[in-house]
Amino acid sequence: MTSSNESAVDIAHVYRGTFVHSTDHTAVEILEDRLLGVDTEGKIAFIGSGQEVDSLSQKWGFEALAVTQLGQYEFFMPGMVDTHIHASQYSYAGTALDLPLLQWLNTYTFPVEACYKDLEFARNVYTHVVKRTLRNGTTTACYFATIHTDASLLLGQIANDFGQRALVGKVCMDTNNFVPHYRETPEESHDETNRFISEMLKKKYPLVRPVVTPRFALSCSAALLGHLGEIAQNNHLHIQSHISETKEEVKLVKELFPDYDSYTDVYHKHNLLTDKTVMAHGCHLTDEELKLFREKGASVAHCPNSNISLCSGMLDARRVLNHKVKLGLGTDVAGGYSPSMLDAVRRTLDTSKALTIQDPQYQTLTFEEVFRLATLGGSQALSLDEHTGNFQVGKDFDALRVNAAMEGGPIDLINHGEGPKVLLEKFLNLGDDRNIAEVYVAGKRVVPFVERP
Ligand SMILES: Nc1nc2[nH]cnc2c(=O)[nH]1
Ligand SMILES: [Zn+2]
Repeated sequence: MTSSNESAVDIAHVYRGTFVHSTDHTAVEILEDRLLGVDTEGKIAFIGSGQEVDSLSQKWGFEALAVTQLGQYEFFMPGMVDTHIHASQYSYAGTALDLPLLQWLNTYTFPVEACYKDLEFARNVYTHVVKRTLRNGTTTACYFATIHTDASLLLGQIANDFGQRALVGKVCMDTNNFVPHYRETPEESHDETNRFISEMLKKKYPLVRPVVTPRFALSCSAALLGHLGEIAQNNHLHIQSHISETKEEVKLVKELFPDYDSYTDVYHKHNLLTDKTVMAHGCHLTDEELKLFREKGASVAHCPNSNISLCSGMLDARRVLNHKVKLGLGTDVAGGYSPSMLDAVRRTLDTSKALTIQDPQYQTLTFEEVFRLATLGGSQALSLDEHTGNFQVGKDFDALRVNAAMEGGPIDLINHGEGPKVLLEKFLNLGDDRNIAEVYVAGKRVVPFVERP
């Protein structure tokens, strides 16, 4: 759809209808009857009024007749950002939620993760998790893989092939007394991390990047943490790990690292707390630790399904926001049983309401705030908000085409005259993948899947 136009860019697609997104100032901004143009690079080129279709088509050089018009109960929202998900644990999602974290890791997680030596096993699970999350509206995922470099590279390739934006981490762990066949030597962990990063960067995937991934302080020697901090610093890379998920874990970290001020300080002193760091859980962080997060620009991935399923704790998300610490949502499959970010939205609201039940003065999160956490907040938590998170001109078009009234879908009734805000609320609380008609990442339609030979 290109022709001579005044602007330097060529427009590939134009959509007309309702757009719902978040900004720094407004948790839910509703843009009705807008025209949004996407250029051939997949970036949002313009957003204008639907009434101005003729002048905009002249200015940008597109055919007014080629505009895609959304239906009455449809809207576009930004793609959701899963800031913490273990792709490798998807094989047992929905089971094994009867033990507390550290026993759960030893009994279920480590034995399963050890299987990713087998690349065909890895290919099968990783293909399913990428497809399932995309279909459920996760346009950006921050993945943990396993300690296996080749299988982790395969996850990157699969995310790229299906067009998902992703950070992919080869897990690093040189301490594992309970399942000793699932650990690396410090040298292996260091060398394989370097190999993983260099091979991943060599691929030049447009949307998939490596992330330095110490599993958590209990799985890593101080020497390994130091090496990983150095690798991240030298290559300006993202970092992900877990922190203060359970009280037992916090206590053990204190015993294992007695010379540090706090759990956060352990990561900080090893150069692992940066503005490209995302730490999962953080249920039991102190105010001092949150201050350090804020100072360093590090973020928290709130994983409420997992926190409840493993009885780890309840993150006080309001306190994190009050500390102005960047906050996103994570499914934390398979500690969290659902791979859907819609579930993460609902469990975030449930947790906030449970805190209100305990203390009626507690300021419950609104669904609008949680919508922001699932989209713009997540992009900020991953320091990817220059590229994604909302509908701002210049950002990539990462979007879900939602049809709240999809035939055969889970939403039966929409009352006459209810506006887009109600459609959004119904979708967040009642909707599922049947309501997500299309998914776009960087302007490319990635759902429905195109059958490949
Ligand atoms: N929920 C969760 N917490 C962890 N802490 C260290 N590893 C893990 C993991 O795989 N899942
Ligand atoms: Zn996790």
